Amino acid sequence: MKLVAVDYQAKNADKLFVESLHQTGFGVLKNHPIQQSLVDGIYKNWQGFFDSQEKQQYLFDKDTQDGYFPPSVSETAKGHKVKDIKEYFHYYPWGRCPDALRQQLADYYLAANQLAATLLSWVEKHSPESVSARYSQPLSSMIENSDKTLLRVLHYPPLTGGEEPSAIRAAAHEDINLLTILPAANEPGLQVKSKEDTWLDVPCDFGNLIVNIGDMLQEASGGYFPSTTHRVVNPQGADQSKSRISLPLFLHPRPDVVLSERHTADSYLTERLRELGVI
Ligand SMILES: O=C(O)CCC(=O)C(=O)O
Ligand SMILES: [Fe+2]
Repeated sequence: MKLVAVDYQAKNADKLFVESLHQTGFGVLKNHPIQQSLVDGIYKNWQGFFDSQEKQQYLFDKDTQDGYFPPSVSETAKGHKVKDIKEYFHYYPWGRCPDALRQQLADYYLAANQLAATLLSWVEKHSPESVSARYSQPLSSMIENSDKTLLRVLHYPPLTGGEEPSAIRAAAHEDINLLTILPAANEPGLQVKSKEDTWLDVPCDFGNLIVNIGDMLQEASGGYFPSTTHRVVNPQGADQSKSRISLPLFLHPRPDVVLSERHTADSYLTERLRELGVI
């Protein structure tokens, strides 16, 4: 499996991109509309947030899931025993956020959400009829007025050598949501599992924006769009002393949306968060 970038501006971008999502659960977009200066600014300002003790004032709320998740509660990926080496902040427009950082995140949230909505409309347009027939409503209406779409500012601290021997920055997992939009992080480390069961390094330059299918779209499409397994590996050598920051946007439907005979978005999310140990 090769990761081929699709040109967002190309005439047939929608078709090529959805083909990639179907084949691999994964898509790479070049010439995408996300602004590098905005993302770089967020990385810089949030490094400051994670380096300060101010973060302790924003400890996450178990019921609403907004705020700061310290390394001590950070997720244990499904099927794993050891916690990931990471801390993160969950931003929702209705949620808590330091005043000085809010506008920038709000701007990015809006831009990434618009892109996600466009990409979801591409998925809808190019879903075969037998797959569309499974959708309880058009994909685009599943996200209408959703307040569950989540922007995660994710910080992987420098390694100290005191980590649990088998712990990695993010153990192999699949995302829970419909689609994930992931601009390049400030350091490499992201890998995606290929169909052949090997790990591929994901390009880490701003020109390539990563999109992957989450379990909710896999569930709603009866597996036509597979959610991809991915992970973040630990840096080696001198890079161990570097932090890594990334900024996934997880596109979520409204909680009432029926995904399949088994699940609404709400029942599915609750089951998954319990497995992750964060509720
Ligand atoms: O940090 C990354 O590059 C990926 C993060 C991720 O996969 C996640 O938070 O679900
Ligand atoms: Fe992920």
